[in-house]
Amino acid sequence: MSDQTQSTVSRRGFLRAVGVSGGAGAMLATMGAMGLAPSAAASVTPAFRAPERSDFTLTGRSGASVVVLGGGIAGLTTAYELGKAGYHCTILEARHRVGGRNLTIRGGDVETDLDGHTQRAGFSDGVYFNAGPGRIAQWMVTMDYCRELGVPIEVFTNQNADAWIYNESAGMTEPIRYRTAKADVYGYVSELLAKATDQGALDARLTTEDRDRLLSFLQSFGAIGGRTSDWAYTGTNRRGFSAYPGAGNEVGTLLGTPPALSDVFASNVGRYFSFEFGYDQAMLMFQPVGGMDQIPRALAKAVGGHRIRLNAEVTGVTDRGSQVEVTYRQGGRQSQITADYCVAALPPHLMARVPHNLGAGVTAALADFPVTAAGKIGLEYRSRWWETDQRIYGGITETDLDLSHIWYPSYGFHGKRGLVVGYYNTGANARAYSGLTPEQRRERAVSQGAKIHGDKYRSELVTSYSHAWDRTRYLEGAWTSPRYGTAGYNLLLQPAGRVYFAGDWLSHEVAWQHGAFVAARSAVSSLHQRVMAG
Ligand SMILES: Cc1cc2nc3c(=O)[nH]c(=O)nc-3n(C[C@H](O)[C@H](O)[C@H](O)COP(=O)(O)OP(=O)(O)OC[C@H]3O[C@@H](n4cnc5c(N)ncnc54)[C@H](O)[C@@H]3O)c2cc1C
Ligand SMILES: NCCCCC(=O)C(=O)O
Repeated sequence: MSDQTQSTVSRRGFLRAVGVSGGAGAMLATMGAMGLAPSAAASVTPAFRAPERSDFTLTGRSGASVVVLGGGIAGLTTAYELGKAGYHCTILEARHRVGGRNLTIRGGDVETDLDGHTQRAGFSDGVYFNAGPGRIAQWMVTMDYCRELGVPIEVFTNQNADAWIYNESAGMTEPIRYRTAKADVYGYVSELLAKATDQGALDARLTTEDRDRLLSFLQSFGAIGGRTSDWAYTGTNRRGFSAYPGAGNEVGTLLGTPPALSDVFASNVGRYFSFEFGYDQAMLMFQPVGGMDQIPRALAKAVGGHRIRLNAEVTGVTDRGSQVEVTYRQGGRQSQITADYCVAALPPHLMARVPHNLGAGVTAALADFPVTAAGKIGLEYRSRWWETDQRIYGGITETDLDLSHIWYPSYGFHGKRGLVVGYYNTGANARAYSGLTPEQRRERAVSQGAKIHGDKYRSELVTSYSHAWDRTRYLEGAWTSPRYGTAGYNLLLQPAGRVYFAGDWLSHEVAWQHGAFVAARSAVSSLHQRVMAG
């Protein structure tokens, strides 16, 4: 599809109301930074706090024994940090590998879901699929653990001006590039605000100086004309080109004129602009080189393989007063382990089902974490057509289709093959896919994605693997929504006798490994303090 086509696309049949909150949000944020709010005039420079390392060490050593339930990030971190302080830890992990939701799929990996669908990933050497976590923000302690554990990292492209936006429900038949959508939305919002400002509509809010500064800001933010042209947005090269500038006298061909203001708003292309403003999603973002599971792998190595029992499903927890007894099933046999303390780092809704003697209040609290579904599919292609044909090097295409997001790889640029995440969806959209067979999921994802990418989306496809988190044994969901501040949530922040709890669900960063790391740090700190106090 040519970019020229896109400029006319958004003129056609757009049905929806405006979705400009992102563009307006960016503008208002910038206005704030300019000190446009009268009350902020004296404090335009935000307080600067130097970025901190966040290394963690327990002070003092102990030889106490601890059984850790679950070998996800929280369980591994618990054993790692306690191990550094001399504790003897044993991890019981029900799955055949550590990492829990941190799951990277490579060629040869086999997974069977709760519906009995078995998939053997057929990915080529060097191609991997992060079925769970894919990105890390710079401030997260996940970065500190990567450094401490020697896990190399690289930039994860979370936003790309050349990726697409596709809103089918707004009548789009062709996608539009982010850069074009932003130019038009920011341009028209700036025009409207400049006109209103210049006509005095904001006089009660703005001083004369404020007004002039705001108008000057809007001119550059939206690339709009000045007062003599009534602040009009008419489009500039920010929209992109259908033929980029070249040598000599080749000035390039601009991507047409912008659609009418009303059509731009009706296209709802601003719907997702605010994503990149999120404190947890703003660039730069990072990923471990070679797959997200480099993190649990490194943790497991540091803990020591002999301390980790795989295929060991915890079936009971009993606090005996001076010790904790844990029963588990491994290789068809029931076994038991006794330790001084226990840290339970299972998903709360699953821990709620494990028989224990910790009290009905604990069970009720554990069962009170609503669970979200999420799913992803990895599509391996024999060529990197999104780079060569569509000039997209990483980043995310946003859609209102049930596939939600399409991710392009942030590694292996210009390589022979590559893997596109063909859907990453949550809630009802995720459940719509998880109820299908893997073949049906692929067909649905490909037929939807081809609307944006054309024939190669199907013809270049080599193999796929899809993961439905709500249908994954020992996880049964992607993440939870804790009821912060309730008695139940607070109860689980405390030990139940000799049993402590950990997991991202006991943090304010649910659905981030950061949450699992800090919750584990909190549990081991509390346990260690008790041990040291004797
Ligand atoms: C689709 C998706 C996308 C995500 N994206 C990101 C992202 O981009 N960046 C990011 O940082 N985070 C992301 N996350 C969140 C991140 O994966 C989690 O926050 C983190 O991995 C949680 O770790 P945990 O140890 O708390 O829990 P889990 O990983 O759930 O670990 C629990 C462990 O308990 C085991 N278990 C369960 N039952 C038993 C039993 N009976 N006996 C023994 N073991 C048992 C499980 O097998 C599992 O290993 C994402 C998650 C998902 C699902
Ligand atoms: N707030 C939702 C977070 C979703 C999971 C996640 O951490 C991610 O996809 O970045």
